[in-house]
Amino acid sequence: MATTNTPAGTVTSHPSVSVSAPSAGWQDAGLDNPGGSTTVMDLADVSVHYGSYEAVRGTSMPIRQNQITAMIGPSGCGKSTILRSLNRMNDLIPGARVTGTVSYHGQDIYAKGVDPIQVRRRIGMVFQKPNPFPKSIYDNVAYGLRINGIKGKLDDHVEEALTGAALWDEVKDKLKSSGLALSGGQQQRLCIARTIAVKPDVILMDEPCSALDPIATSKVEDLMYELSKSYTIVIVTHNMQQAARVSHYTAFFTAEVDEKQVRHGRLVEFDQTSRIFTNPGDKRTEDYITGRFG
Ligand SMILES: Nc1ncnc2c1ncn2[C@@H]1O[C@H](COP(=O)(O)OP(=O)(O)OP(=O)(O)O)[C@@H](O)[C@H]1O
Repeated sequence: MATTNTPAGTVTSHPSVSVSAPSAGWQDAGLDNPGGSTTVMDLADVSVHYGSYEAVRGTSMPIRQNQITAMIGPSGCGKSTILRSLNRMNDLIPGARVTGTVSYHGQDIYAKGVDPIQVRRRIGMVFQKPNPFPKSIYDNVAYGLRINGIKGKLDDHVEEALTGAALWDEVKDKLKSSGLALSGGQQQRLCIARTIAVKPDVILMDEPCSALDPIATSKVEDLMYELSKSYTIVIVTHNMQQAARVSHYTAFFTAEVDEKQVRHGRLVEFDQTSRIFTNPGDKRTEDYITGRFG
């Protein structure tokens, strides 16, 4: 059994998954996060259709407060689809339909009368490709504050968000420069600053590091750990090592083929990450994390 020493202790990893030491030692530290056992969001029997095609069926899992939950699994198993169902981003896709219940602090976010804009303000999203607006660094962060009518000193809010995204020191002298002039990793942290500026509760991240080099990836992973002290994070990642490094809980999805040879995404297993990577309960999870499948 491979082990990795971290500042917080020793992380035991699955023999086939080499887990490099996270700079903050999250596996151990994170599970002690206050509020870790509180459920912020809950999926109950959630299925998502695109037109008549059922892309993911029957997903039930909790999202725990101040924890990082990773969604992993082979391409096309519905990770991004489920992620988007958590803040009604699927509403923006013609033909997409969500059934089952997605609740946030006990309230069904798809219930009649719930405003999807308000849902997305509480449950923010960071995308795969950094997508700053063609505006200044300052205005990228101030944008959400202005449209949400957030009062108070804008300068202070912008500084707070950039500091929270570990970007302030790098940009404080060039706030009027274009956000597009930053490096890819800085742009992604700018997008994270834009997301946290409006003080969401939950942050959804869809492959946030896939367009970044290893150093920028490491900075964003460190940032995720810091952010998890104040926010609840759900991340879709193709990178199992990343899931093992950064997350407290992992959901493993796969694609099942039905009798008509149609593929449907299914949640196979949800558990603490340390368990998924050392002692998974389902053979399909073990096959995937050991590289025998997927
Ligand atoms: N907008 C859409 N319209 C129709 N089908 C879609 C749409 N988005 C996704 N799908 C289908 O739904 C299924 C799940 O896709 P999804 O992108 O959620 O999977 P994923 O696990 O995130 O994949 P990847 O890891 O490759 O990003 C796939 O069969 C995909 O082709």
